[in-house]
Amino acid sequence: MQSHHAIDIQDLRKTYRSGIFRRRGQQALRGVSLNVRPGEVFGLLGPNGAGKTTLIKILLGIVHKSAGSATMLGHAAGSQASRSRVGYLPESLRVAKHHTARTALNFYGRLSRMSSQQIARRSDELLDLVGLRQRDRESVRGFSKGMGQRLGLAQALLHDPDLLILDEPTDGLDPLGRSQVRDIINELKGQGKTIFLNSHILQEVEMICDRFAIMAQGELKAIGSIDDLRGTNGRSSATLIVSRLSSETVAALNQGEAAVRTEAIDPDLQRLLVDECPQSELDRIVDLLRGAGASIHQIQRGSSTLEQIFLSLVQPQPLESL
Ligand SMILES: Nc1ncnc2c1ncn2[C@@H]1O[C@H](COP(=O)(O)OP(=O)(O)OP(=O)(O)O)[C@@H](O)[C@H]1O
Repeated sequence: MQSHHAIDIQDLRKTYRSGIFRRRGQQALRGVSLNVRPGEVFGLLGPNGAGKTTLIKILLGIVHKSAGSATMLGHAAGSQASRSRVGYLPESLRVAKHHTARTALNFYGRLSRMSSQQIARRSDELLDLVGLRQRDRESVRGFSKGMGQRLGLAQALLHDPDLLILDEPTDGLDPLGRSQVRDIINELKGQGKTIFLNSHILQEVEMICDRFAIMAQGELKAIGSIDDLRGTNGRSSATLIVSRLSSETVAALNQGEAAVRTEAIDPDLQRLLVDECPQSELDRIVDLLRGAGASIHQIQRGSSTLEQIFLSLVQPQPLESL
């Protein structure tokens, strides 16, 4: 049966084999299941080594899966049928320096076996979309990183794909460049395209994406919209205004799951900033404060940002394991 999802991944596993007789194995994906709905902007997040690139490479047919299934637009990932309707922006697209934006699109269009007329028509539309029409005959040698990234987006869109896979689309761009790429992504969403992107810039992703998957160590830790993610684990951050605490009480506060920072307000009052944590941890903090005889003047629960949710789900890894 064909999947109605734009991307459908079920129990996907990948072990990279190396060494003599390929005995050594690195498990990059340990049974990941997720789906991307048609027309949504979906963000794949995770720390270094989480398995994001491996997942994208399996979708594009660059790496073979060890087990599980992955389809794009109803076709097996990596098949010719799936790739013909998918556009891909690699992390750093290297356009040969002798090109202009227009000759580069001509080059990529020919690679996709488009006719000269098709290329010319699409190039006009896309150069308009990415704001390079006025500079289409300048050498890419003089392009800023943002212009290069926008040309990369035009390249990925040349054959009018339904699904776009963008690897770190705003990485290395200044705030203006990021906002331009964001506008283009919104415009593409408005055209009904499905966008699957991978990024480390969480504030950026929170602004662009409808839903997110958070991965770590080859596993899916959470999936959903920001509200789903806030609700799933019933977690939130909190700010408390309390009477001045002894150093022993502050040390005891930090014995639990949440990191607690203190800021002096005046000689009698302190602000406690409690990082993203479950309700049970907030209860422990309040009980501990009461037990220590502190007065609690105010408690304010914060809605967690994507970054706070991410940090609460992803445990720090020793550097040598990355
Ligand atoms: N070709 C390979 N051979 C062996 N191990 C690999 C190979 N490619 C990736 N790995 C390992 O697989 C795991 C997942 O790597 P992957 O590149 O997919 O993670 P990532 O989430 O994309 O990380 P980053 O954000 O740093 O790009 C890592 O432990 C990595 O060392």
